[in-house]
Amino acid sequence: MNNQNLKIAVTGALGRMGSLLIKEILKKKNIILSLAIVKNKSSVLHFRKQLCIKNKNVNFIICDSLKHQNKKFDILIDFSQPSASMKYLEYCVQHNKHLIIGTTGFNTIENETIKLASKKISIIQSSNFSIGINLIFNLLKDVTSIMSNNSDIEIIESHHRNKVDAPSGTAIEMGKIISKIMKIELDNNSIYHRVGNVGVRPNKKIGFSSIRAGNIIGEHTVMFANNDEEVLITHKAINRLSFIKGVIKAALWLPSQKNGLFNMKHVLNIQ
Ligand SMILES: NC(=O)c1ccc[n+]([C@@H]2O[C@H](COP(=O)([O-])OP(=O)(O)OC[C@H]3O[C@@H](n4cnc5c(N)ncnc54)[C@H](O)[C@@H]3O)[C@@H](O)[C@H]2O)c1
Ligand SMILES: O=C(O)C1=N[C@H](C(=O)O)CCC1
Repeated sequence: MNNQNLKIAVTGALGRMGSLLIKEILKKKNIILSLAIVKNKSSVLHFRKQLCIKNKNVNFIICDSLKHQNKKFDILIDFSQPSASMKYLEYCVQHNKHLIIGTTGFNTIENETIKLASKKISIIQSSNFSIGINLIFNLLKDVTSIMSNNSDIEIIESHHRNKVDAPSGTAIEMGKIISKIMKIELDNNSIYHRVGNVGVRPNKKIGFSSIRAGNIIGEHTVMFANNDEEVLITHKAINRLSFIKGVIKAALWLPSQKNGLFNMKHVLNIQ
């Protein structure tokens, strides 16, 4: 497919990510916004007021259902919520559309369903589209392979008060990367809660802490602490454009791929 005039559908169009993504797509010459998908019809009017009045030249459809919209887009970009994402995944499989999933908070079955769907269509799923976090994902492999032997590992994430899933998708992905290098099962070796007399910290467990406060865009720290030293690896998203730039890169990359499940490591060509 020629990705010069990519036609995009965006779900969660009124959300923090969806609305910013739409604004950025509208500035691009080689990407066309075809559909803005909102949760229900009642918000369509609100959407028109919010976006179209300021931007009179826009020429896209605002809808709350993909019925009859099949021909109008090449890639669906999803920043909504897991149950909605599963519905859009099914649509993309049925209509052979590329899919980019930014939504987080999927359970094991939903993640398996996404994996299965990627046998039929090409999907990019990423818990965090920022370039910096994806570099850190790689760095974590090296640090873990050297330090996990004698260090306690803690993952600390902070986000805005409206974020509904915890730990963040990024924190979970960091845990998966670390546990894979440590050759341990993440599910049986993570600590999510500490309250009361919890006893001495066990070895070889990965701790998670989630802070929800104010308007924090997204901060992640991985701490490796032993008796002699502490290594802290931190990423702070200063604004949501850090994610959106990665999403747009991913959208331009995806159409040339065959079916499969990809992430930002593939898009950025980092091993
Ligand atoms: N991967 C990343 O880089 C990244 C970055 C930021 C946020 N996120 C994730 O993206 C998701 C959305 O984040 P947000 O901050 O934009 O949330 P938000 O609550 O501001 O936006 C979500 C929007 O989805 C809409 N929605 C719900 N069901 C829908 C449906 N069936 N059809 C269409 N729209 C529907 C909601 O009405 C809402 O407007 C979250 O899961 C978040 O964790 C991922
Ligand atoms: O704002 C959010 O919600 C974010 N969610 C992602 C996650 O769960 O890791 C990435 C950062 C922003």
